[in-house]
Amino acid sequence: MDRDFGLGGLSDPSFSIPEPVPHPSSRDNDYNVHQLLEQAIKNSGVLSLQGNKQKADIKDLIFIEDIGHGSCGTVGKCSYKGVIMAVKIMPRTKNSYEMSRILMDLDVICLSFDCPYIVRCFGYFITPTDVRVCMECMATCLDRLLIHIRQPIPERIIGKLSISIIKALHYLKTKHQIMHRDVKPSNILLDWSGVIKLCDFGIAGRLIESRAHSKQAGCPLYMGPERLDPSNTNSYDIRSDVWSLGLTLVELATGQYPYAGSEFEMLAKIVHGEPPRLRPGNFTPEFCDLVEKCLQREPNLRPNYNELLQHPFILFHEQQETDVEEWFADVMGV
Ligand SMILES: Nc1ncnc2c1ncn2[C@@H]1O[C@H](COP(=O)(O)OP(=O)(O)OP(=O)(O)O)[C@@H](O)[C@H]1O
Repeated sequence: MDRDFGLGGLSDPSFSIPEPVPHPSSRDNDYNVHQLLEQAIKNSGVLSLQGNKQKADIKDLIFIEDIGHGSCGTVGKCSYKGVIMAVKIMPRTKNSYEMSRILMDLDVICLSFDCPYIVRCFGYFITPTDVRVCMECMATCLDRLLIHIRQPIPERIIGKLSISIIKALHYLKTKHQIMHRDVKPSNILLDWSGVIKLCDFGIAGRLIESRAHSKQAGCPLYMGPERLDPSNTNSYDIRSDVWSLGLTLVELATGQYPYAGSEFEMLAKIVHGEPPRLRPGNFTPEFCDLVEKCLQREPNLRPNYNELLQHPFILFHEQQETDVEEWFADVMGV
């Protein structure tokens, strides 16, 4: 796959690296990470703002406030010459697994500059100590939103949200042969105009013949049973992300994560128990059906993205003029 790191065209288009082998030795992995870092450094310090690519000075990035913390770093609201952005700061590390997560996140967000359903990247800085990714600043992620509003998200809003997330995942699969592998409410962002986008690609996986082969970590509570079952040594495909999407939709529609108990108990229920369902009386049959199809224990029975995009729930909500912006302002009390 061509590595861009250049927001659509800054880097040498002839540059490409070989597909990583499924089980690289750690020396090979260190070598790949080093090569990727060298390539990324070439486009460090260039921001693409209002259609113009410009050399930027990191000193002009003014910190405003903290947004949040993740396992790879922290996100802060910053201003660059008056443009507000969310800057994700990830410390550089000698650990090649951690570093490959940082580079994967950077790579996917740069590659996806032409997808309206993926959070936009303005550019990045690689300093001797950290990597700073400058992104459009969204209002909140969906797990925080649920905590804030203390009520489920209405089905008509979930309809619009589902369309954006399925299109984002479909784009990654068809355009870049990538699966996300960490679909969950905290990786879905909403802005004040009601636009919904996918973010956080640190553990995204490259697909080889449509399948992912490495066992990268993700959030186990949203993983499909096939990824959790230790007896399953097979590779898996985008249908694992379809499970995570189904679980995410149940959580948004009911206001709570569908499994209870200790983490061990919840994981055991995912692997061995009946998958969650929406209660028919509370939701339309189309929504219940979509969730049921996503949450099939057998991955091959789950729909792919083309099938999801043709599902009656999705087709219906594509026709609707739902004002997500108004709903969001309303629940946030602004
Ligand atoms: N572009 C953005 N605009 C606004 N908030 C953002 C943006 N990107 C990330 N955030 C928020 O910053 C916080 C930290 O995000 P980050 O992606 O580092 O970690 P996470 O997804 O919460 O956790 P983990 O990486 O461990 O899964 C989250 O609350 C996330 O919603």
